[in-house]
Amino acid sequence: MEKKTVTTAAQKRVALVAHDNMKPELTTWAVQHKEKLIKHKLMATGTTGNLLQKQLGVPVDALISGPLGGDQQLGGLIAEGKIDILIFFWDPFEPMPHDPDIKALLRVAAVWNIPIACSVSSANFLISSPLFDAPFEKQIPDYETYLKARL
Ligand SMILES: O=C(CO)COP(=O)(O)O
Repeated sequence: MEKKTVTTAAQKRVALVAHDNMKPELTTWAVQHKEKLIKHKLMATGTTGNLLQKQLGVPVDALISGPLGGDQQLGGLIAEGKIDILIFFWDPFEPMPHDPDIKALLRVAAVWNIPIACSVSSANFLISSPLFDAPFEKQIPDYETYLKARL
């Protein structure tokens, strides 16, 4: 796959998602890092987003709830280049009815080279990186070249 370099802006579009058993961990983490997080654009799957909005007292763009299509919405936004960071505390102990959607979200995030954190410690690494608040360059698939080669 041909790649191209793009610059992610200093202000990030951060997607936050947590499965039900992980919601307390995510909301606690988000409250701890509120000052840093609120400088960025926050979005989330439906229930996570509404909980975070309540806890943080700032607007969080809440999509549809995950099992009803929210993971797929996030995946679509990532493919369109509209999400810069994914914080996704998925539950390693519970099978989910929408497991294919979860896998698809994580896959598409890898395809588009989005920084992903799936636990408190990895989220701490991400948020303490100087790149969290600064522009950074990354390689993504070069879709124009990909398409040209196939036509
Ligand atoms: O199920 C989810 C992610 O897979 C999260 O959805 P909610 O934020 O609506 O609970």
